Amino acid sequence: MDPASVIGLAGAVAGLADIIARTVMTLSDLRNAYNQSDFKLSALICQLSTLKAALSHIAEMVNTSYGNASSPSTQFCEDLRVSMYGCEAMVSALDTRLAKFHQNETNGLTILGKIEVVLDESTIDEYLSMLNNQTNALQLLLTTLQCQTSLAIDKKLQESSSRRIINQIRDDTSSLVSLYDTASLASTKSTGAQDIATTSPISFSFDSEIVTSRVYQTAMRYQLRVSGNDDGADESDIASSRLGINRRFSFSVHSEKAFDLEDSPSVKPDQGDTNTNPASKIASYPSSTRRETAKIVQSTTFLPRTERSNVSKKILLIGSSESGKSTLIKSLSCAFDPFDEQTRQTYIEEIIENCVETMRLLVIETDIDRVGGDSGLRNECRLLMEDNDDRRASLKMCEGLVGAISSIWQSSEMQMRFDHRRQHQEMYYLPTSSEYFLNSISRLADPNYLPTDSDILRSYCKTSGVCTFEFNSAGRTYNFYDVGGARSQRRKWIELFPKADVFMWTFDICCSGEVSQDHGGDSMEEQLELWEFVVNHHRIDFDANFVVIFTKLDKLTPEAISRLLSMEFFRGYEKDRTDVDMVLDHAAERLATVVRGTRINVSFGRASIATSPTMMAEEAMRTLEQLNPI
Ligand SMILES: Nc1nc2c(ncn2[C@@H]2O[C@H](COP(=O)(O)OP(=O)(O)OP(=O)(O)O)[C@@H](O)[C@H]2O)c(=O)[nH]1
Ligand SMILES: [Mg+2]
Repeated sequence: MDPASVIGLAGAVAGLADIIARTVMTLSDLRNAYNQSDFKLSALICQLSTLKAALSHIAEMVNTSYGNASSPSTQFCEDLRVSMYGCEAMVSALDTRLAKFHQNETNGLTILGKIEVVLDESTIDEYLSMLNNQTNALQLLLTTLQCQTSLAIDKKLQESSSRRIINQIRDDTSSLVSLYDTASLASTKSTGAQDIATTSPISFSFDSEIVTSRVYQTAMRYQLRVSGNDDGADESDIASSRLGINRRFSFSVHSEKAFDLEDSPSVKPDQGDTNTNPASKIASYPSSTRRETAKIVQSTTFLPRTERSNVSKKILLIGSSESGKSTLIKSLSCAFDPFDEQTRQTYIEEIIENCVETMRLLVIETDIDRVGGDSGLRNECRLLMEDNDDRRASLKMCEGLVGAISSIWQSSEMQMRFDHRRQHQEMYYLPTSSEYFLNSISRLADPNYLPTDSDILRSYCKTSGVCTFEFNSAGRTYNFYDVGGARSQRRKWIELFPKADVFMWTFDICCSGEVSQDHGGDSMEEQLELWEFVVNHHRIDFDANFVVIFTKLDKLTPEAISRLLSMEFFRGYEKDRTDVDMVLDHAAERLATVVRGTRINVSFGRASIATSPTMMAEEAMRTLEQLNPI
């Protein structure tokens, strides 16, 4: 990191702390002016003050550590930027709401009553939870600054527990920007780092009290234990953190074209965008899904636009995370207009990311010391774990990394452990296409590598925000809304319920016995709970149309069928277990039993990546078009 950037970053952090200080002052003034103590408001003030103190502390430490061996690393700066962006989004949203309060002063409500209108209880709770996550992230960053070298800082930040904390704030910001106060964000962001840095510092007398307080110190110590000191790390925390893949998305809210989804809030593209990556300029579905899209994006259709019919249907694509929603859209996209070279190129980074992160997860889960120690793979394991963004930015796997991944993957020790996992259903999370990509490692490493259709369909990037895809078929225009299925994303489903004509549910038929990345429990149990919750949700029309698409049929092996049928929910199947059609009919019947609304229309279909994208798309569309009456 060059000196100017580090100093600029420290200045921007300090500036952000000042902006937060102003919000705290506004809130405090409001509270004090009416001499009322609202608990939630006080909690908000307190949480913001803690955040501000953490930011000031970080600015100070970045300044003093610059030039030392532990001067901030690239990973540190990137994570700090993610955190700052999240803080800005929150403060900006709060500011906008408080500004509304000033404008409405004549409406006869008490000041506190007005605050409640502007910031209702559940919103305050959400802010409190997001602020808490931000504080955790900043404490993590502060903790890493205690490391001796910048390499050690990077290592700490790349641990899965650290990634989980940073990914959480990315998700929070993404949700915030997608659904709330998005317009205000652009205006706050227009304050450049330089401007922020030169604003007069606002500090509170209680800042130092917070930094030296027991709560703050305890939280710091906790972070030190979890992230800064492996020996003292809390086992349960590590165990749960292992369930989360350690992803690094290029967090970008600027790269795609924003639009208004009817009455949903839109996001203004940032004028200051300096992203020159051509891939990011393509307003196409595949490129937009591969980023943590912190806004609602519209894709241009890939399909040849025949004459637009005036019958237009909105299809809300939902289902648990990794159940195949985006894959279905990719298959539709590819079936009607094959991916061109430029589009294929944009997937390379994501595919490499999938491959590297899968291997990291495997090394952690299978115990790095034993794999590294017994089979002489210690160096390879170290190389893999130390790999950082810079090396992957070139979009090519460097030779050492490729060698490391294939040596570890092909080692008898790893193969034995992988088979053992499969046979004994060991409970740890691995992405769906792990084996596919690890077996293709040498092909992916080819300098001329261009992803195939199958590679594109197999790659995974958690969807965040709402991605749309439109096409015309059988005289109708279908607008698909693909919303992420991860827990943090599901709140957006409810916002979109009233807009949907059809709910298309991707149901992963063979995830029983697998670990949910979000939940930590059995993926099928989570999926069933979710299905029952949504299909009976009070915001779903009493005569709503549901299309359930059973996905991942290619993984429905005899073992997967017996795992499925041994579940309480699917018990009672007496017919031929080798007959997939009958098994699916049974699953459909069982799913239909939990639908309480008698006029809710549910139809069932299937899709599998193992067929061609065209067949996959046709199956899904056939089921949709059979739905009567849409
Ligand atoms: N083997 C197999 N894998 C599939 C199938 N459908 C999807 N997948 C894989 O499952 C993974 C997740 O698929 P996505 O479509 O991205 O999942 P999603 O439901 O959009 O997930 P979120 O965006 O997190 O909600 C990807 O690696 C896909 O390639 C299938 O039919 N068979
Ligand atoms: Mg998705």
